[in-house]
Amino acid sequence: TGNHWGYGKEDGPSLWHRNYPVAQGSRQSPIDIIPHQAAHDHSLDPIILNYDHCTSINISNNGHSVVVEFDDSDDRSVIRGGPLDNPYRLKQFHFHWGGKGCHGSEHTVEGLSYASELHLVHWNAVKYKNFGEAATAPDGLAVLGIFLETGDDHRWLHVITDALYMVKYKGSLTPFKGFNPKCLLPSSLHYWTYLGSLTTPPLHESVTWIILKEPISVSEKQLGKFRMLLFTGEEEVQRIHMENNFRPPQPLNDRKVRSSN
Ligand SMILES: NS(=O)(=O)c1ccc(C(=O)N2CCN(Cc3ccccc3)C2)cc1
Ligand SMILES: [Zn+2]
Repeated sequence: TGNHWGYGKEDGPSLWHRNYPVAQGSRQSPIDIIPHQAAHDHSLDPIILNYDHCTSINISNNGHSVVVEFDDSDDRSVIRGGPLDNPYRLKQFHFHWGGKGCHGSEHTVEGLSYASELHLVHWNAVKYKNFGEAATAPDGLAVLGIFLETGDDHRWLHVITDALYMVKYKGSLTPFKGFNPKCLLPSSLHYWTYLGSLTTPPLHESVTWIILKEPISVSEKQLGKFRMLLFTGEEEVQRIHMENNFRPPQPLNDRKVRSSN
């Protein structure tokens, strides 16, 4: 009904263009990143993450992913530098992942996908008055993408996975305070960057993507806990486990991917 969309056969990424024609636009995301075709741009500054006074508020299941939201009423937690002309305020982070054993990142690197991908979503509060307005502007959003590969247990991810049972059903939300996503960063902040879009409807072409080259390691067990989340609500008869909530790579068209040093 209406603008309902999902990741299944009947409502998945190949059908989103019906309600969201921009799905076939010129700067869609994700993309396949080909490292040796990325231009090394020496004018690209390092990215700077000021998350020290960030304020997480809640964790929720929106029927598409699990989302941790932040208080974005001031510039307490921002990303700046890199390709960005302004500081962008942290609004939320969420994940995309696959099914058991198979991969679930959105961006791929030379055709290879990772087990999962973390998106830290920021908006340009210098130029726009709220997230909604920024989400429709070509320089409105900056999303930091971090690849997750399976390996050792991640020492801090359990803080998130331990809360997932509270948001099993679509539409559930629970307080989630004092979480600083700085603990989810890899050691290197080297990145690729390009101009793209939201990877879910409404697919607005408003995102400056900054994808970190170094993945973080999480265990198969930790990743498995994400799969106990449901796409469906508590009141629904059908229980569909949340997995494979990723959009496949889209045409690069005449875009350039730049690489930091
Ligand atoms: N996967 S991704 O990183 O590209 C990404 C996906 C979704 C979002 C997100 O917060 N929303 C998408 C639209 N949604 C509804 C909305 C709200 C206000 C204005 C317009 C629309 C919110 C942000 C980043
Ligand atoms: Zn995302």
